[in-house]
Amino acid sequence: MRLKRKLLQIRLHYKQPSAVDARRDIATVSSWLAPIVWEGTFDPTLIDNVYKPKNLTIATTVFVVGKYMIFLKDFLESAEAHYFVGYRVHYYIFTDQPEAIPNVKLGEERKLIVLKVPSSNRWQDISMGRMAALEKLTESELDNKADYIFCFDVDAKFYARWSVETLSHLVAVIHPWYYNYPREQFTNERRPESEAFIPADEGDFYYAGGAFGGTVQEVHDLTKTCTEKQSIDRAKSIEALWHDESHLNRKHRTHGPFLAGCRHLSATRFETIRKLNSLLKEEEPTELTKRASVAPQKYGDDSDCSTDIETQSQKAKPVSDNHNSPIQTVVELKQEIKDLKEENAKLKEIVLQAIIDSYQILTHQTNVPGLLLSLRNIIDSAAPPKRSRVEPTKALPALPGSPQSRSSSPCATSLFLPRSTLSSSTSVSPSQTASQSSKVEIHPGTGVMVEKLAWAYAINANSATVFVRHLLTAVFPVEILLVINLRGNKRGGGEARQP
Ligand SMILES: CC(=O)N[C@H]1[C@@H](OP(=O)(O)OP(=O)(O)OC[C@H]2O[C@@H](n3ccc(=O)[nH]c3=O)[C@H](O)[C@@H]2O)O[C@H](CO)[C@H](O)[C@@H]1O
Ligand SMILES: [Mn+2]
Repeated sequence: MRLKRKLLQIRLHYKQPSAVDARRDIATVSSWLAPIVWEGTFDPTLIDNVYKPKNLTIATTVFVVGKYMIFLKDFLESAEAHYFVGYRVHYYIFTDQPEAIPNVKLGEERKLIVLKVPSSNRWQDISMGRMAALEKLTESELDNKADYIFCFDVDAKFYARWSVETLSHLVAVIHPWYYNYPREQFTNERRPESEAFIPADEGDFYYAGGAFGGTVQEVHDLTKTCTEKQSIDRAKSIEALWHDESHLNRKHRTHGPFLAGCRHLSATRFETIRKLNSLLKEEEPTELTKRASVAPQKYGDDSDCSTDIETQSQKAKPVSDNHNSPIQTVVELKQEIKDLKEENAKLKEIVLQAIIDSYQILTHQTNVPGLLLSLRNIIDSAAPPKRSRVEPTKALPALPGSPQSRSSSPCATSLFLPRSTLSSSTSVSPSQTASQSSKVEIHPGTGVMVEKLAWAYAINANSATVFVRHLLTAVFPVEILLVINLRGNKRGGGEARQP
């Protein structure tokens, strides 16, 4: 009787698996027969029972360089709550600040190993540098010390179970932004010169650079290849569009049987943090160079999360009538921003120089027609330039993570004068009152003075025309402005009325 009760206690209770009643809204196996792990495709109790006796050690790596230290606490705490709970986990923290590692209480048989890495000026180098460091780690350190290894971005959090159901010799995570995109819209590297090149009509899934894993041996091979390919590119002065992620995707491309048996999993339980790229990567026009991170979802329970992912992905989808691929758009927009910045700098110089010249003519009263002509030129130079590559009328596609407002004409910003590049000492807010009206010099050493308030209005102008108009009215007497017909100017080939 006692024995029977004992037997009953150790008997495993789980739902009968069904050979026919599978989820039909998603593929659970790839075309080369690799399982795709989603909610509902495995039984946690059953699978734990299979793996528990194996006494596995899971190495887990994360890089934390510079400002990214702010993410580590959440990453570790969420991993302690959801990631391989009850299994042996060794975290390898690669950091430039070992002293700043937060104190997080770890479960039994779980420990942190801290490895010092140099900091770097470019985040791209930090991200890509992970491949070489992982190649080294998997070569020596982990020999016989771990069975599997997973490598994560630190700006990520676990929201629900991530455990043995993800184990396989090579594991890739389908990027949540792109899980149902046509392959030509994947953000793969499209330049054939790069080792990461994948043509638009190739590629199976688009994989995230922020989570991958497998056996120590497989991850060693993977990271070794990526390191090699990255350095070949570097020697050719080419950097793949999404850096290590591009090389990872290239390596995972199904050519031959090497991926057979690889396990892919959807990122339903693991999300990257919505982070302020602008703070972390100051140099970048981040909305264009980085996809916005995927927002945390409500993964508090074990329920099916596919709908959430779908909604999220729908939001990210480019406008349907657009034929530009995201990759083309990123490249075009990067160039566009660079052009605009250069153009703005030039325009600023032209406008200021022209105003200064005109002012000098005026003060010497020598050449009135010349003055008027140069005023006319000032106004024309502020006209939005005609752009050839991106037509202002064409709506730009909404990039995943980029604000819809990007679709407005880039010309609207064609004269943007960063205050700091003008004279910072003269930077005042328009809210200042006229009573404080001491004058300021519009450019050091020129002697061209304007009222502080007028200057403040000018530099706060949101368009080229308004900027010029504020400045002209501040510098020149109204009679002169009337003669050049400041208000009657026509755009787009409208001839300036000659004096
Ligand atoms: C979720 C996901 O798939 N993310 C990938 C994506 O952009 P992400 O925007 O997610 O890249 P990211 O800014 O998170 O950088 C990747 C990782 O490098 C580390 N880091 C980076 C910068 C820094 O100053 N300090 C630091 O420690 C950190 O672990 C970070 O998580 O594309 C990158 C390459 O462009 C990488 O492939 C990322 O893995
Ligand atoms: Mn990230």
